[in-house]
Amino acid sequence: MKFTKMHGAGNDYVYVDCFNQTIPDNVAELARKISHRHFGVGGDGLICIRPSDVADARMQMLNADGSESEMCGNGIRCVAKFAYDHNLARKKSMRIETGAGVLDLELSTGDDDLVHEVTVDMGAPELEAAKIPTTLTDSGRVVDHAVEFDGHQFNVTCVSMGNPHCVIFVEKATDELVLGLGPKIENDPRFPHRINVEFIEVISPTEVRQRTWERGSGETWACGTGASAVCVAGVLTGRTERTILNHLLGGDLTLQWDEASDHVKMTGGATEVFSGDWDESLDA
Ligand SMILES: N[C@@H](CCC[C@H](N)C(=O)O)C(=O)O
Repeated sequence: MKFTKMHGAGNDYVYVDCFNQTIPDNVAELARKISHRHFGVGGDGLICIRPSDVADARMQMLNADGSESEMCGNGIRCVAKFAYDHNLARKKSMRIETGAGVLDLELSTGDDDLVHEVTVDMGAPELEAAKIPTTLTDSGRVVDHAVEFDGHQFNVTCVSMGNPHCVIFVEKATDELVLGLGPKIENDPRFPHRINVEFIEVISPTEVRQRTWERGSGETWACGTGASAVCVAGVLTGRTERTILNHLLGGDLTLQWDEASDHVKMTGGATEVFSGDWDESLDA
């Protein structure tokens, strides 16, 4: 099976072209094995680029633990780059089907005619607690909601960008918070589908710094759906403006929550790192 390793802002996945090859049926097991950083290719998960009946391609996204997510913001930019550069869809305006619907993307190419930056229309955020889902409240939104996790008191804002996010604004996004509390919040029963957790330092009304604990993958160097949720949470809590620059561990993303359309737009890089062949029979 041919694969390509790509990253968006350091959020790295193993991508497989399912237009031109068949891959093993058990994609959850494949995701677990291929994502392993010591025994596999290594990555935050596996992304299958599949043909679609309704769009230019379909993204199937699996976390490193084999669980499937509805959406991946950094992944979808890389899928668009792969589709353009590898002639699956040679278009600078592209539509990609995800578990959260069909999204529109705009691709920017360099002098080399390779894609370097992609803007994704991430759609409208879902703020209704039951639809995120979270039981932190019986009805309505969870915005700057006081809650205790493991004996620590926080104010949290929950947003779905197709997948669930819990945004927590903090003075300093320390290892203790991200690595210590991240997994506890991910698996807290008040998030029935588990949750992605974003720890955010506000630098100014237009600039933030993000660290992420991802559902199913642990700490990642970036999370595009998370960055979009942060943009929304910043506006809802009065901390930031509608357009922000978000510094993640592996790079920067620009986010804009448009008032008229209610849609969030995200712009960032997409990078191909290397390609190879994965031979299941070599697996010990
Ligand atoms: N890194 C991604 C999100 C990947 C899925 C997430 N871990 C989940 O389970 O929802 C992004 O860039 O959005």
